[in-house]
Amino acid sequence: MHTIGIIGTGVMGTAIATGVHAAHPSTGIVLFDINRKTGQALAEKIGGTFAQSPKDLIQTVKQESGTMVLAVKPQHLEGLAQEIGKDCEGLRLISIAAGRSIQTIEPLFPGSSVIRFMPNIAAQIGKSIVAVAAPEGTAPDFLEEAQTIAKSLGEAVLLDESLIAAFTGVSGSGIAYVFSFIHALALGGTENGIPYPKALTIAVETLLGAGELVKATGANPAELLTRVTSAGGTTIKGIAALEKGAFTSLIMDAVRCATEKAETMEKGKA
Ligand SMILES: NC(=O)C1=CN([C@@H]2O[C@H](COP(=O)(O)OP(=O)(O)OC[C@H]3O[C@@H](n4cnc5c(N)ncnc54)[C@H](OP(=O)(O)O)[C@@H]3O)[C@@H](O)[C@H]2O)C=CC1
Ligand SMILES: O=C(O)[C@@H]1CCC=N1
Repeated sequence: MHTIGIIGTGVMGTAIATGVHAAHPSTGIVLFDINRKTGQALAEKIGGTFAQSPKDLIQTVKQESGTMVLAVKPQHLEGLAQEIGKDCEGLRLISIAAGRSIQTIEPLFPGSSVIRFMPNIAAQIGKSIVAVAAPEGTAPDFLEEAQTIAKSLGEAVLLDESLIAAFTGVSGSGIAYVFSFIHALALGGTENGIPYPKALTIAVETLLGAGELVKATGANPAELLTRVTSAGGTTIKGIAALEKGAFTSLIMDAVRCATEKAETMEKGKA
């Protein structure tokens, strides 16, 4: 794989750098972040290079025919583009910004080719599903390289860009709802006498077991639910309590709200 430059070494930039390094140790990684200390520390940790400036990073990436990942917050993309946009002609860019379409990003970095990723925070341990959206006409070798990068963070799924907002609702943001659920399950255990740390372990293992079972069997989760639920038994009491609180529609609402926010951002209204 060609050299990868990453601008922004916060939560996701760090996850991408460490994921790529773990999967492809010989790939050159060059980093830049306005917080030099943390960026430099990360570069040292993964045996990468910390660039003196974004322009230096671009020069290295161009020399190595590489790809540059934009891993700054969406609201910082315009400022970054003012600084380096004109230097990006011919560059292959991957943007992970929520709520910023390829149509918005490309003119900020004229002459570049842009692919969008939507990962989630499990990229930190190489367990993220990553949506990859590329416009028609993207060079096949760029798309291939982008998918290789995405796979080093977990799994890659090619998606039409129009569905990236929904993917954000289900996965990029959705993983946070799963954290809420794990915490809530553990609190439920604690309320019923299991100390929180032990209840948390139990909740996590239960969740992992559920996910693995769905994945391994390919069974519909609704079918698995009915297999757990004995007539007149314990589970149906819990399910009834969940639905009294409108659990299913609440989760659907959460996905819809995050999706709508991403769409609003894409329209430049947030
Ligand atoms: N966090 C998540 O779970 C996910 C995030 N994303 C997307 O990933 C992107 C990054 O998010 P996240 O990692 O959480 O954000 P972070 O704030 O953790 O990281 C961004 C980093 O970029 C730095 N930065 C800001 N401006 C510049 C600049 N001009 N040049 C270089 N570095 C700069 C920031 O510094 P400072 O902090 O000082 O501003 C910070 O260190 C966002 O676009 C977000 O939408 C996508 C999926 C999941
Ligand atoms: O909350 C956010 O905007 C970012 C994008 C997806 C996850 N975190």
